Amino acid sequence: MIKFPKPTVEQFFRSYVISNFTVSPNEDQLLFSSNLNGTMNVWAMNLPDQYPYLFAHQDESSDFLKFDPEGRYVLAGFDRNGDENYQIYAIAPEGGLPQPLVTGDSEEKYFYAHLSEDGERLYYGTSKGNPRFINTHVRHLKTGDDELIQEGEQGATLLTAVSEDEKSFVFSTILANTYTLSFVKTEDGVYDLTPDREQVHVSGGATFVDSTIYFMTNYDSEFSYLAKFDLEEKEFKKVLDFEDESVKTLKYDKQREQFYIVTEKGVKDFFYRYDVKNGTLENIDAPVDVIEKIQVAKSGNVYILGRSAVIPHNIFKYNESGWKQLTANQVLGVSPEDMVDPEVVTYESFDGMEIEALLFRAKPENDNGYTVFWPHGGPQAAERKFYRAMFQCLLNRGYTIFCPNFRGSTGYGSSFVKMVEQDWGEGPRLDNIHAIEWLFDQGISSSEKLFLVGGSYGGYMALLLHGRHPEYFKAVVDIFGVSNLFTFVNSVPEHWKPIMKRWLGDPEEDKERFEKDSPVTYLDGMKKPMLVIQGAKDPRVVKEESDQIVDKLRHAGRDVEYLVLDDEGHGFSKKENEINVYQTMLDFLEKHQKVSQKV
Ligand SMILES: CC(=O)N[C@@H](C)C(=O)N[C@@H](C)C(=O)N[C@@H](C)C(=O)O
Repeated sequence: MIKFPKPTVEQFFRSYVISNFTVSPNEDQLLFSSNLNGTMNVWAMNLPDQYPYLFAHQDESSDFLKFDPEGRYVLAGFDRNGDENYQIYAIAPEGGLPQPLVTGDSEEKYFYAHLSEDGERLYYGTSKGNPRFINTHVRHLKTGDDELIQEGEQGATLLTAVSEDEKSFVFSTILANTYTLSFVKTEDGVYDLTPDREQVHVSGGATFVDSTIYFMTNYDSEFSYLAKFDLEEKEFKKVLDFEDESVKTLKYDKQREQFYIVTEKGVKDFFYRYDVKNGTLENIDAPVDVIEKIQVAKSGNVYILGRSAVIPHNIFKYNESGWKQLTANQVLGVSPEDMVDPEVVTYESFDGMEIEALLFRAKPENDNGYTVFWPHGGPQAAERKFYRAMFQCLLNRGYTIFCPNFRGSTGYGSSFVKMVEQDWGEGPRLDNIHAIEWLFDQGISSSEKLFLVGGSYGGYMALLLHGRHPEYFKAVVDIFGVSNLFTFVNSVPEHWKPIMKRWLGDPEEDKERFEKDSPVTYLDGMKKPMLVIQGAKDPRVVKEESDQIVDKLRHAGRDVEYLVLDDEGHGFSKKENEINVYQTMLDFLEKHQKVSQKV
């Protein structure tokens, strides 16, 4: 019979993302944002048929999609070339070219918050007039009138829920990733949803259920749970906790008085249904390990967007008959069995703390003997069981990959997340060093066989490890990594500035630590070959972070390749750019496999 070759890396280049979705009120149309035609656009499927067609053409990433409940328009947010200055557009119900609706100067941001039940009032947040703390407005879509309803203060303040009569509003003020206060503004006053605003905790995801606000918080707890605030009694109560799982998403089914709840624990999510009336909780087996978005339709059907390590983004529908996969997003000619599902391992760090990690072992028939060490970005995020085309490309070429969830990672409790705050370069770095030594002890890798690759905070960690511990690595790839804490702290988006002190520190008060933890301090150590990759429009880690390290290293005569993508931000959304990045990285690693260098 005809024999087909085993999958090649080029097949993984042709996998696509779905970044968000919305389902029409009568569930006859599914819209989703995807780079199916090479750039991010809005695609549609007329349900229950399965054929996707281009719905709206903008060639830009979208941060939200929302159907008008009356079917007269669709709302979408688009930025420009990854600058994350999202602005709000309207799209005709039959699709077409998005029309600017709530937009302004290219530097301004407009965040969708809420659409009234009759589709006539659009609530949104904007950097206009208050770039640091964000103002909230309501736009009357019939008349075009626009009202300011809340001026943010202390931290970026975002509208998170609106009561049905549109007289009460819940806002969340972000003081840090680990410190977010939610309050409700009613006709008779303003009330915090949690009892003590001085206690550092997070709260969010509010939903009005008559005169009760349900929300998630980790107030007085390591893990986020379901809580409620009674608007009449002005009383806070814990409703339901999930032990060592943290609630990350809440969606209410008003007709059946049930909550759909996603929790996270380490590298995986869990899915539940909670019946408010009788207090019963049911675990629902999900078809993916990580759930990124949920929508509950009036019919009770639940739609989720998610992915697993060997399943790219897909949208699924759930009801009493079980799960149905709606999208058929797959890797070109590659089944999940042909990919590598990671093992979850633990190792002990310098202070005895147990650290969880993902180990993707290259299949024996592909194994090239080399390992890629991957510190994740964030840093208050985690490497989880989600599909990454880059990982499966590396695995296909024979690299094993190791991803530690060092201190500061999410999914392991609030004390663990806080451990990276004002300590970007010591504890987490030592966790990474202990991970590497564990890899060597286990015989999985050695300093002759180890590459270091990281993006964003992971790029920062790659630079820092390179500068301070070059003896462990053959070569290093830094993808939009922070190179200098003094310049980074002042170059972040304006609405992050209130977070910076707790997150990273103060450049004057913490001058010594900033110096000690800035990769640029360790240029002398950075002697291994390096590839630096950067999006020119990156608003989070700006190009100057990569420019300065590249310039300094080149000046010192080091071997540094530099790839700049002019039309990308903090990530690579355009297929041709993504392929360029993966190919450059694979070529770089291959080139440096055989070469031996001395430190
Ligand atoms: C609430 C908020 O926006 N927090 C930011 C300070 C934040 O934590 N951002 C990270 C997700 C982020 O983008 N970090 C960069 C440095 C990275 O990707 O590592």
